[in-house]
Amino acid sequence: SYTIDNQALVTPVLSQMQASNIGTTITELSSFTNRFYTTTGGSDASNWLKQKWAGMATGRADIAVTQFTHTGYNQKSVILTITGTDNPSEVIVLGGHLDSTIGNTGETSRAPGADDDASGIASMTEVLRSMIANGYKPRRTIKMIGYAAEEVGLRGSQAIAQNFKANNVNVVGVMQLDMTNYKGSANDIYIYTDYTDSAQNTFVGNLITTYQPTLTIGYDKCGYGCSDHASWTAQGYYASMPFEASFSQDNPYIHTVNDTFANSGGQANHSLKFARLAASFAIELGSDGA
Ligand SMILES: N[C@H](Cc1ccc(I)cc1)C(=O)NO
Ligand SMILES: [Zn+2]
Ligand SMILES: [Zn+2]
Repeated sequence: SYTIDNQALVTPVLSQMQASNIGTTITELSSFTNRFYTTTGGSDASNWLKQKWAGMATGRADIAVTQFTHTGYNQKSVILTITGTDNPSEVIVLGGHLDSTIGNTGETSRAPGADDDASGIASMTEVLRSMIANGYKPRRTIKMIGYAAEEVGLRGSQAIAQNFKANNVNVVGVMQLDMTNYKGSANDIYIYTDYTDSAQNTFVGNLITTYQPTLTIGYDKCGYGCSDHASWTAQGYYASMPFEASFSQDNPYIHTVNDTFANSGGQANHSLKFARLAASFAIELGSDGA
């Protein structure tokens, strides 16, 4: 259920989260020449993330990091799993995509993808760091997924969502973080209402008003399956996508060489809002028993 009753667990995790850490991860990820799904950089970025998350999880026997091998291209998705203590069959998913593009992207093409979507991966990474620092252990299972091949038709998330459905994985909620650091509009967080679940979207809004009451909320639509949340919705799972701006005011630099950390302000204050929202989502849902 969508009751908000875990303040004692959520508040310390949120207060420890810092924009500077998110900025560091954005800088690291956007320093790969590109992260396109078929290039060496795309595979290197996947392996780098796996190693980073695995290193952060050292000493936590309940956390495992794996790569999901896709058919037809080399870039692997990265899946971190925090196995629940007493209700592990129920699963919460936080997602963002690993790949970057400038359209026709070759081995030496420069595609930093700082906002699209290093910002989402970095936001999730800060959630993980603070959860571990606070010794948080969920009752349900929490998965963090860096999807491959989003830019070429949501291919990585489609394969994973289909696999989870085929294996009857009981995913109770999904949040997509794709583009979190470019504040293009008046409001702080825009909840997208198409290709998402309306009841879960209401819960997301309530999480913002409860845990980040100074933030303002907007609503908008993409008009198409604009990111990996659509892959989960297609399989009948409940998905939400909080986004950086209104549809017409999103980051104009994406899919170009100019999608850099500097062109998102050189700081990750906007991303921190989304990281905190993702943490509150994962902990509120993750702390529910069977
Ligand atoms: N199509 C999306 C970018 C995108 C997503 C949402 C909105 I609103 C505007 C633009 C993409 O490139 N994701 O990687
Ligand atoms: Zn994206
Ligand atoms: Zn994109």
